[in-house]
Amino acid sequence: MASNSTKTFTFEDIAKHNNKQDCWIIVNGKVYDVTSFLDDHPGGDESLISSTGKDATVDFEDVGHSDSAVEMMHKYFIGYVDTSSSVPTQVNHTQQPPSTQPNNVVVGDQSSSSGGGGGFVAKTLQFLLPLLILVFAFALQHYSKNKQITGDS
Ligand code: HEM
Repeated sequence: MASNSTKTFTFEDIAKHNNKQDCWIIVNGKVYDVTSFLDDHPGGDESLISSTGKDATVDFEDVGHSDSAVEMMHKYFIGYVDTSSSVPTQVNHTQQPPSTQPNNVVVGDQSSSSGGGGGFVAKTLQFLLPLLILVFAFALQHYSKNKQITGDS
């Protein structure tokens, strides 16, 4: 479906096509409608969807796509980006994953439970402490019994 019409789209227009049903990406100033390619993309549909709403040139090149991948792109070309509209190189949904903060808590937990000596000592104590209390109770009982016997005689 390669059309000869060289349409231009404003970034605002392009950014609206940002989901599985309708997915446009920008690479090297060109606009590609990759909706029908989502399921076939070897890099998965999510990498394409997360490349919407921004200039995906750097992402595309970072992957080191083969020449045949570049050839394939022609099939999905639909026009150019209107140069008067500004295109961000980053977009919100790509910034979300690093900002998940609970990681700090998890890292702290992991180092204390499965990590080095501190975790081991805590686990050993957890196991030994009830035993020690039991032994102590028996010893106390034995000691007080003995005292009673010696006291009687
Ligand atoms: C029309 C645009 C695109 C086409 C036709 C395309 C095509 C392909 C093809 C054919 C491959 C297989 C490896 C190769 O031959 O290079 C691939 C892999 C991949 N692509 Fe794309 N791609 C496109 C856009 C993108 C974009 C915008 C991203 C964003 C990051 C992306 C991410 C990936 C990833 C992560 C892989 C997997 C690399 C690997 O596991 O080796 N692709 N793509």
